[in-house]
Amino acid sequence: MLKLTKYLKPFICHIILAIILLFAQAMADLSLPDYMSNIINNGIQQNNIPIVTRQKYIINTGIVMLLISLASALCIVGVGFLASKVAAGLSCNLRKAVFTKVQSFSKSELDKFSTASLITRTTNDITQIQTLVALMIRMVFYAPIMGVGGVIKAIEKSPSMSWIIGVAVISLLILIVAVFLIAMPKFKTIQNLIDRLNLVTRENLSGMMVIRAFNTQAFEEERFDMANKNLTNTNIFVNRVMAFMFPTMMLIMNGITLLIVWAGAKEIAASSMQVGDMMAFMQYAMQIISAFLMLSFIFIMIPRASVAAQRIAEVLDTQPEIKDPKNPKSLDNDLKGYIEFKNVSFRYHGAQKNILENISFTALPGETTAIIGSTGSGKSTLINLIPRFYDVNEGQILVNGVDVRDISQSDLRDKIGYVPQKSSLFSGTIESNLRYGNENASQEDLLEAANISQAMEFINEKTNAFESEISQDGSNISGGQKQRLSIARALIKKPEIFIFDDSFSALDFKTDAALRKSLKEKLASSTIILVAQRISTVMNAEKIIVLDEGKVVGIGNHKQLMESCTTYKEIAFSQLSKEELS
Ligand SMILES: Nc1ncnc2c1ncn2[C@@H]1O[C@H](COP(=O)(O)OP(=O)(O)OP(=O)(O)O)[C@@H](O)[C@H]1O
Repeated sequence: MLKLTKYLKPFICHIILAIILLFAQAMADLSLPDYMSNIINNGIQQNNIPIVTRQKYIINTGIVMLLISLASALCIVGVGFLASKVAAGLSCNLRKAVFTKVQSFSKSELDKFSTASLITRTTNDITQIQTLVALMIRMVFYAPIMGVGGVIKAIEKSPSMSWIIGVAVISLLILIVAVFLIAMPKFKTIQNLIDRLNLVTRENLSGMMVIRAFNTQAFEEERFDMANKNLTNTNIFVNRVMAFMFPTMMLIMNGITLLIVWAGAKEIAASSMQVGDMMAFMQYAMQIISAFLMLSFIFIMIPRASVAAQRIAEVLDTQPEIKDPKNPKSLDNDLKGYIEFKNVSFRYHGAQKNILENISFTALPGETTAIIGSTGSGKSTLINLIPRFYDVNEGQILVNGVDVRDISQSDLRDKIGYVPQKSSLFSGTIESNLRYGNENASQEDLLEAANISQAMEFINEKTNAFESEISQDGSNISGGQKQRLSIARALIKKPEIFIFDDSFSALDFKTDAALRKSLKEKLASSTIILVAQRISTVMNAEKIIVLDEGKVVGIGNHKQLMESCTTYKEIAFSQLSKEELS
């Protein structure tokens, strides 16, 4: 938790002001029992003084007490405002820091923390810290002042009864330590169970159609029930411990009051104490116990918030695997769009064997380099290495003759128009999604990109054309339409290199052919790398790379591979007839 204290720095003035107000409040509260004692001792019990003088004394002291209470109340309000501001500001800054950090994560780190867990950390965990900080500012300074001040004042009033304070403090300490030991381990479990519940909920919502199609609602309900019940049971356990704690504290409080009355009555009878002093002693004892109650409340909150803080610090401390070099090289040279793989091998984090083995090839500007191979042969992995979504384990990838690890990530990615295998659109309009590629694109650019990607026809069919709404993740348009918009978005960027990861798979054959034809015409000088499963999509590429279990088993054009590469021939004959292939 201490690691996160640096995020409190901007609020240091607010915290100092809150401490001053808290100090004033504690002093005011500590002075009240004295006044009350004076009212009883000097106002009520002094029968030898005239009644009018005593009434005046009681009223005057009462007014002073009222003013002190008012000042204390104002301090409470001020501290409340300050505490809310600091806690809300801190959580805002933490959310920003976590979000920014997650933005810098490579795919490996995103794979390590699940999406559900990252969401819980950004929301629920930060809220835990916000609650604790607000509570701490209100109580953490006030309670010790009250506790220590109360003890001093109580001993001042009656040193002979101070053992009662000792009994109260020891009983409360035993209770707090016991609760702490029982409840602490459960807090970590609770955060993990919230993660689990989030994960199940997310999967259920995003996979709703699959669940319905497979009639697995009952199974999913059971899975959700299980996650829900586990969380509920752990919460119930923790709440039961708390439910036991507060009545026990009340019991201790009432027991202490009885002890004070019992011991005080004896002292009053022996004339060694005045009634007012006993009443003041009782109030100080209650103030000490309240201070302990406040501290125990914080101690209950701390374990839970410290688990949350650890989880946030874990995200903030994670160093992204993919980093920018200290002295990035420039990509702007004569070799525009030149890509070279030099003996590249790659394996995923924690995997035993390489997914890609000793890959070497070049992709040239003005040419289409297609990658084909069976499912799981490593095609997507291979192209994900170019924009540095992952780094190679061995070998080198050169873009414009420079190793991609020597270039800043933003410079590198500026040169690349990437169309992922699973199209992903953002909520907004068609235009806002296309402008994601280049916010300053002209209307002509938008039209040209939509034309090349064969998206113009369906955009025109929409009532609001480019202004038509796109729902979250493009759920209100078809898979093929999503792919075409993703392609248009990459085209608007006008980069030197285009990477299409199986981006034509949801298109019908006619659209696929038309799209490739216009890409060829309009992107004559760009480097195009495309992954495809269909032989018809790759047939006309200048270079085709055939992958099999992460190894290159053939490189050449369609004609050459039909003569020399068995794997390519098998793929080709499984999809097209001899006539179509010739
Ligand atoms: N994030 C990951 N972590 C670990 N292994 C992975 C990861 N992504 C892919 N793999 C594994 O790497 C191998 C290659 O996957 P890749 O997605 O590159 O294949 P592909 O040829 O593109 O397949 P497809 O044509 O089905 O998309 C597969 O065995 C896959 O299980």
